[in-house]
Amino acid sequence: MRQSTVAQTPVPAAPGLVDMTRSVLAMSRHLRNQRRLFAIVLATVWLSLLLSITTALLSVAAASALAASGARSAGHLLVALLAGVLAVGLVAWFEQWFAHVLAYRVIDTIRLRIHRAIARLAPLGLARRRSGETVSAAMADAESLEWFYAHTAAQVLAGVLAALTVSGLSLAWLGPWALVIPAAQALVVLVPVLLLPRAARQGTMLRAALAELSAHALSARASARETLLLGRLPEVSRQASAQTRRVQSARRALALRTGLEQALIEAASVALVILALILAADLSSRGQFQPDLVPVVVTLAGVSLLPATAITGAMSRLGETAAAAQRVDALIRAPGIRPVAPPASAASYGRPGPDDDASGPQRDPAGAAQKSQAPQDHLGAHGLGSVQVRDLRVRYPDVDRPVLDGVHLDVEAGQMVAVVGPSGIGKTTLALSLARLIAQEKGQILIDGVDTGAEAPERTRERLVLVGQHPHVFKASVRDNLLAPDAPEEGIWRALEAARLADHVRALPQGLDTVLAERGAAWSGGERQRLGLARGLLRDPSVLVLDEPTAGLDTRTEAEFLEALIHGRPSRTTIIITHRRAVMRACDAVVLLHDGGTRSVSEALWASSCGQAVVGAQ
Ligand SMILES: Nc1ncnc2c1ncn2[C@@H]1O[C@H](COP(=O)(O)OP(=O)(O)OP(=O)(O)O)[C@@H](O)[C@H]1O
Repeated sequence: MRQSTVAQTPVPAAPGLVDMTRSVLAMSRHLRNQRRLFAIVLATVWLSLLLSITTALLSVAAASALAASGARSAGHLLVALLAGVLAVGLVAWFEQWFAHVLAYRVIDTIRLRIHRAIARLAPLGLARRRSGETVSAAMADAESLEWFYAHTAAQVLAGVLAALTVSGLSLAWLGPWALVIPAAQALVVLVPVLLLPRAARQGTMLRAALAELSAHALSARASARETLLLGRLPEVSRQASAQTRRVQSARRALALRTGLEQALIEAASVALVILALILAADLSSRGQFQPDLVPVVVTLAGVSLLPATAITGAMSRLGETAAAAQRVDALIRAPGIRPVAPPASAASYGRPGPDDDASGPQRDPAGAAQKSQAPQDHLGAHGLGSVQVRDLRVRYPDVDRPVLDGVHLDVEAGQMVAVVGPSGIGKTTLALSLARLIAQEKGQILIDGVDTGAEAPERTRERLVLVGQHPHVFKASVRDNLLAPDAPEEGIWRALEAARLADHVRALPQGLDTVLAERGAAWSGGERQRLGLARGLLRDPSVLVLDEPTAGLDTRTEAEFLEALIHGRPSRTTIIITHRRAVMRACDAVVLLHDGGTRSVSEALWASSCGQAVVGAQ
């Protein structure tokens, strides 16, 4: 049989009762700020259960009184019954109101944390998770948790409290005979407890199947072109139906179990009512019980199971909730890269040490010296822009060997430096570290002498902007796609000119207000790349890091772009990751990132391009 090309995520082992409780409690830690609202929901649910039971009993008592002695003597009971009905309605309304407020807050908190986790994991490629799984966690799992914490957990606790209250009051009123009530309640709750391992298995299967379905849908959308080109459409459709069948079969198993639970609970309820009727009738025939109380006792037997039914309803979803809680908690707590310990004094890193020059540029090109002495009004909005990297080590999680180790780099303010090196050596990783998208395990990165590790990443990103290899295009206007809502019109056009995109935008039907297709489907790779460049230029940072910015440009456009980059703002520091000779030639220095210690670049291929030798290596 042929193997599928799409890897299936293995279904995790179903959690036991202890694991389930641990997952649910772990998740509730993220929701601590909602404790007060949870207490209000708990109180309203408890009150609602007790009021329902009391009203049911009142209605039986009122009916008995009406039958026995007419409306006059039953008047006060009828008034109490009316008040009870109104109170039940009012409390139910409050309960729904507060539960929904809690639900919105719970889902908000969980989604916010998931989005933060995704943002943290994005530079690690979501730490090997499939995009669809994270989408599923953010949507389906978050909703399952919202349902549990806002509409179920309070019901369980209130059910337990109400069951204890009813049992206590019945014991006080009816004596030891009333022990049958807690016994029946325990029996009803026992059904889902016994079926809990099965519920856990089914919940885990269903959550995994739903995540797989969502991952498959996203992956099919992303690979649609390759699928068509390589004739894989039937295979992808087969996979989609297999995933759908898996979800349906998980749902069917779950529905069968909950159906069984319901049937057993119904049977237990009917059995309790019959038992109460037989007992009460027997006792009253022997003169040990008032005959007119028989209907009240029978009704009490029936309604006393209301709290237990609320508990079982929640427990039957515990397996699914625990599975969702486990997945979301694992995502929220997924490890990023271990950050370096904050320095004792950030300023002390600002002074270059005696050896600093050894790893820095071998010569200071005249152009660069000129640029670094540019007048103040040419400086970036956030400073001069010198960059120093000291003994940098970066390691991806679950990878033994660091990608970068012992990397040194000195870029003077206003320099334009090319970073070159073999594919996979860590150039993009270096760029991600500079932009604080991943934290280093060791070493420092200084901008204008300030250790970036000692400041908020947002502060670093005000001074240093990274333009990645594949800029994302939103389904929004060109203007909105520049992601700078406050930028003035002339600034936007300047950035578009510099990125060599202005003519293309002018030719669009609505110019800047033309709405682009999702992911820039109607734009070429080079146009999308230039849009990314325009975004970076528009921010006017003192340091601009470009990851292969000209990879999608033709030779002429590349030359124009480099010209604009050099003369557009001469004081800006620019670090360009590149494999292109034309870019290297335009730079003041070339830094070779390689794996074998220091080696003069002048001996390597790049020497012929620009005759400069700067080495930053492991
Ligand atoms: N999230 C990640 N988890 C584990 N390893 C990763 C991750 N991202 C990148 N790597 C590995 O780190 C190494 C450096 O990757 P990087 O993208 O920095 O290389 P590069 O020099 O920019 O390559 P290229 O020139 O091909 O773009 C590669 O071996 C890559 O497989």
